[in-house]
Amino acid sequence: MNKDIEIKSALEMLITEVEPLSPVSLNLMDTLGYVLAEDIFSPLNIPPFDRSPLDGFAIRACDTVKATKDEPVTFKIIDFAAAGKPSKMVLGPYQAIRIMTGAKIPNGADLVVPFEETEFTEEWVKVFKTYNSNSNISFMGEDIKEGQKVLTKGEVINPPEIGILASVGKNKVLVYDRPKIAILTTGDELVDIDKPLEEGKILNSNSYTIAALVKRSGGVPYILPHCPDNLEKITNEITSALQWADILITTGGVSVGDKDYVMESFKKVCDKFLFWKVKMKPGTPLTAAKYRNKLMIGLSGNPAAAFITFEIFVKPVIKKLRGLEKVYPLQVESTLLSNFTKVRKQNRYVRAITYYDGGKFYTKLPDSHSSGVISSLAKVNSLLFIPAGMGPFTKGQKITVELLESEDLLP
Ligand SMILES: Nc1nc2c(c(=O)[nH]1)N[C@H]1C(S)=C(S)[C@@H](COP(=O)(O)OP(=O)(O)OC[C@H]3O[C@@H](n4cnc5c(N)ncnc54)[C@H](O)[C@@H]3O)O[C@H]1N2
Ligand code: MOO
Ligand SMILES: [Mg+2]
Repeated sequence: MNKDIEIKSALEMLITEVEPLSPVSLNLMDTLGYVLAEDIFSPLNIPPFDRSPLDGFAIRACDTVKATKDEPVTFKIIDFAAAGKPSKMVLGPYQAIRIMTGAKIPNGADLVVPFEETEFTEEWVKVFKTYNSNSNISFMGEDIKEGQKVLTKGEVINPPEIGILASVGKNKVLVYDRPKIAILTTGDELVDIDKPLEEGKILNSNSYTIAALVKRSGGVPYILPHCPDNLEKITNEITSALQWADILITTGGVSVGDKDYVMESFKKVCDKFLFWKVKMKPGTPLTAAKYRNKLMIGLSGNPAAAFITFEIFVKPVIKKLRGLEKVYPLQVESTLLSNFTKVRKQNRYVRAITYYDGGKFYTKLPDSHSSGVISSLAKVNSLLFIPAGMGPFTKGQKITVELLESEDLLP
């Protein structure tokens, strides 16, 4: 059995076991946050015709050659062109068409003079200087050319991409499906948050933390009914969840306790057992196995260990399933604002609060890093990796932190 493995090996093992999910075709407005499974080419020019970027008068540049401040040239207004209502007239010498922003440039015109640079009545308009041909015209295809690639497979669809897709007339978009993540908490001591507590029991927080982490990672969380520490029940729940879920995540029951049944259950259900125990704190007893093309990942029951190991090991897997190519967090250099004196024999991931001020990142560490302590997870938005034996760290020191919510900033 793969036991006590390096962090990197565990991560590589998990990542190589999954592939992006099958593409699905969705209505444009349902695609927010999904990843494109197709390159998008524009079937049209944008703008589709030469148009005016201003409100003013369409004229011919050659007629303005003699115009000066003192001796303006006068044009006869022959028609009106508005956005969506093009003029059918062909512009002749010293004629003008009153034109609005977004309107098609009339035939014969090669210039738009904005209202502010003219004097006009309903019948005529005066122009006071010479203009170059093609001034103030947005040309057909100058934004997007017909056949041009506007978006690339693997890109996340955010509001700007929704707008681009709409501009090129994509009302159905091929995207990678979002992974369905089944979340199974285990433990006789756990009570759901709307039930009264009895002696020796605690409230189940992991279901909620993990579901929120899944959502933030772009997966769809399904919280399964909580399971007591019972091998058969856990095995049955896992077996049925793997019929429909893309990944199964458990918390608790993965260490060496008399009632820690999760690894045994994974072994019963899986086609391939991947590993148990990773060389890091917190979350050492992390375990993983595979059934068909689905991963089962068993996280420690300790709330902070479950949180941190989710971020390190599960989030990249979800991102790969979603079709993203960049699956690892953004790392930034930061200045430490706290002292961290403990030097440990194990690799550690330490919860951290990082902020950006005046062009630099700063990182504070909470007081407790115990894997059973949840209160010090408040405001945590980053992790500091401390390799085995490294430290102590002192205030003012430069460190590298992994940001947990920075997907859009990845280079
Ligand atoms: N003799 C040893 N004991 C332990 C070892 C070891 O190496 N030798 N490892 C310790 C480490 S490290 C960890 S991490 C924990 C892992 O424990 P499990 O994953 O088996 O989790 P449980 O025993 O079920 O629970 C641990 C802790 O977390 C609380 N918990 C569990 N589920 C939830 C939940 N859904 N919401 C909130 N809190 C939860 C649970 O009550 C326990 O207090 O094992 C050490 N032991
Ligand atoms: O590996 Mo455990 O999370 O320290 O308590
Ligand atoms: Mg245990």
